[in-house]
Amino acid sequence: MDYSQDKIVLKAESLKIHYHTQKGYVRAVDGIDLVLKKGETIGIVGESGCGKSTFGQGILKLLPAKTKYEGKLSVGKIDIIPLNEKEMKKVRGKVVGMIFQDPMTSLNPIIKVEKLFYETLREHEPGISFDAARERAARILEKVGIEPERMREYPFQFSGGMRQRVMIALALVLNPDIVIADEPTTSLDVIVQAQILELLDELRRSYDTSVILITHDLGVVAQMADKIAVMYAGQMVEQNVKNKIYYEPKHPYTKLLLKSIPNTNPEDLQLNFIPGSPPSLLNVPERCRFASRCPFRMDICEKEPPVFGIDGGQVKCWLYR
Ligand SMILES: Nc1ncnc2c1ncn2[C@@H]1O[C@H](COP(=O)(O)OP(=O)(O)OP(=O)(O)O)[C@@H](O)[C@H]1O
Repeated sequence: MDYSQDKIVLKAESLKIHYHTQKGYVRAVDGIDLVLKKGETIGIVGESGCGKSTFGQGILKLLPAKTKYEGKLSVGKIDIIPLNEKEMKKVRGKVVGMIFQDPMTSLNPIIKVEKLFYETLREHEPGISFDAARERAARILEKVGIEPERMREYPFQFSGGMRQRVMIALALVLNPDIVIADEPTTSLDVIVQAQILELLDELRRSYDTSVILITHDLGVVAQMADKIAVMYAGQMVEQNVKNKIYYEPKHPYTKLLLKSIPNTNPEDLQLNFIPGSPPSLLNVPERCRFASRCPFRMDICEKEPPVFGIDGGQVKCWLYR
């Protein structure tokens, strides 16, 4: 694909993704702007239910049929929103790969690993032979640290960390431009988690792939992301390079989110949490969505803040008008 235009691989402009329900539309993604460049990793963070997974799965249109998309979403030069299911199949895997949280449910446990690769490759290269697919699988499995002979086994015969390695290999076998990793290490223990993130980062560098890393765990993004986008109630409230977010957070929500990381210092074993809860996405207020929980709330917060550019990043907060 030609990325001559600033090497931008993904661009979301005023993107909205609303679920259709009997009670009305759930505004899970509600007007987000985001730019991802070639080879870059962006971490999408925020509390449970803020719309992170909807954004990730929405890029591949893996959401229920009646889901409403508005705004613009482009992957390279492909305009995603107007595409139908048949056209999306050409994007999935080949242009954008996906790594899910739990490989046990997303990898069919009763299909041998070699066949999983064959089926994935055949989707985009219909004429490929089983032997050629095995050859390709062997090469990528070696890269993720799995002996190629093991491709004769079934996913249930692998440990959790090994299954996640198989999933990474499957996501990369077609050499996509972007990989979306949605909570890729949540089900793993801390040591295996660190190994998997290191592997993902190494492969990202060698293939020059861009990564969208979705997680509620700020430790995970600290290890791997270049940029961080903080989501709250369906919107991006702050975006910047990693160090700016960690050391000079601007949005009150980002500040509180960083404070809520469990502290391992025995002298300060107090679990911080953010009082209150986000608004229902079925019925969102016109004002700033964080206002009811915000320690810096002002009168003007009754109006929805625009996004302000500051310190190389973007902040959706009236404090920076
Ligand atoms: N199929 C669906 N129909 C209606 N609402 C949905 C559907 N899937 C998710 N939602 C709602 O959309 C909102 C965003 O959910 P989403 O799973 O994207 O958030 P998240 O930040 O990824 O959370 P988590 O970290 O818990 O996975 C939530 O309010 C959720 O209840």
